[in-house]
Amino acid sequence: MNKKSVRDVEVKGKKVFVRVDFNVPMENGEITDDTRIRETVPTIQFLTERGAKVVLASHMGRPKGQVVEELRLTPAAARLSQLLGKPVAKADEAIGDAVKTQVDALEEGDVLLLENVRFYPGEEKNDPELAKAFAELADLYVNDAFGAAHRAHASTEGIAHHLPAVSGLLMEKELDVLGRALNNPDRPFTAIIGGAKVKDKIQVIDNLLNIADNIIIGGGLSYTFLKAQGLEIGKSLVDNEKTDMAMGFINKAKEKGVNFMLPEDVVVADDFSATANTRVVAVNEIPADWEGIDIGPKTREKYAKTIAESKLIVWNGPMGVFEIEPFSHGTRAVAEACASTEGYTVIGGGDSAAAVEKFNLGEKMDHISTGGGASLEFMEGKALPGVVALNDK
Ligand SMILES: Nc1ncnc2c1ncn2[C@@H]1O[C@H](COP(=O)(O)OP(=O)(O)O)[C@@H](O)[C@H]1O
Ligand SMILES: O=C(OP(=O)(O)O)[C@H](O)COP(=O)(O)O
Repeated sequence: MNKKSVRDVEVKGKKVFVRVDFNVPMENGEITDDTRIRETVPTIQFLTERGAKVVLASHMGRPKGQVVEELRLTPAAARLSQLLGKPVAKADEAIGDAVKTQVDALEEGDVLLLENVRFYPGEEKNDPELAKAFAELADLYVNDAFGAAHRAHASTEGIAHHLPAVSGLLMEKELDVLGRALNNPDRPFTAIIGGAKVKDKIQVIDNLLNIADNIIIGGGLSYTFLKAQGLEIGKSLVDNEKTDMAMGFINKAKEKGVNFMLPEDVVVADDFSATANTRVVAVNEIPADWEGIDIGPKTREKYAKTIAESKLIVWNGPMGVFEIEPFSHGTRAVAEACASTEGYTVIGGGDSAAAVEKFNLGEKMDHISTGGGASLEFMEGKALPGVVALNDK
């Protein structure tokens, strides 16, 4: 990476503003997956062990510039304290005199977590005044929030213009792994794209067509491609505005010699529920009043074989509605193939990461990204504003 990291700067005795992504899933006030917090521990320990005074900042949810009690970061501070095995102080605000007093009282090695930065309207607007107020709290800025690196906000981008700005160890690792995959991939390189957000995923396929050997399509995304080829898709998810683009990709793959794999059979259901009637049908036999909800057994086998033969696999988006057990077999088959392949496996955050964890296969993957949207934008070839703003080496 051509950006400076915490390894390249002196931190002893300095007040260090560290932007993390503690936007973790919560249910009834409890954190249900602490991966994003756990993954920042190496950076925080790196800094505290070297005598820095660590001031952490994060967003949580989308409170739209207002205080939302359920979106306070108090549970994150408690979990981080357990993970670090030492106290983590928690501020009730993210800027202002009270916060300044708390920061000034920090000793070397202490950790303070500020309140949700999105409680301030200036955060998402990248307001220079808010960025300056954050910067006034510290001597150095560290961005370790890969999951929010595609956002140009006051605490991810604006602040970097007021302080020496470097990446944290998690940010460095994410950019390194994803960057290696895209710039110099081991081959065969297989990209697996699934999920439901057709609009978000279409762009990434365009860029992947320039670099991948195999592109595997699954999930709700598949049906826009099947419809583009004139097939009946019943009540399946579709983006009618994107069928031309989908057909364009099928043609571009042919021109470039990319093996573009679409489902050959699918599981269809007469209802979106665990008790629905289901059938396995070939893709040219989808009944008009049924809905495709998973890839079928033949497709699972073909996809698994390609994954087994690949040296590098990047996966973003489930193959079916994996949250409902009868429709989870396609996603499970791909997850198991990724777990057992000798190739290097990168899971691109979001629901694919959740699926892999659900099947207890997380340990078997080489890298699970902490960023869904961020890893997608990175794979699209877009520059991430939170990274661009950091100091060059
Ligand atoms: N065939 C399908 N029809 C409708 N929804 C689907 C289908 N396949 C997968 N999904 C849904 O897609 C969602 C994930 O999509 P998306 O958000 O695009 O993925 P990710 O979070 O990994 O980027 C899951 O909730 C899953 O249930
Ligand atoms: O959870 C996040 O995004 P992701 O689900 O795409 O990984 C990040 O914390 C960014 O949050 P945002 O999409 O509200 O800016």
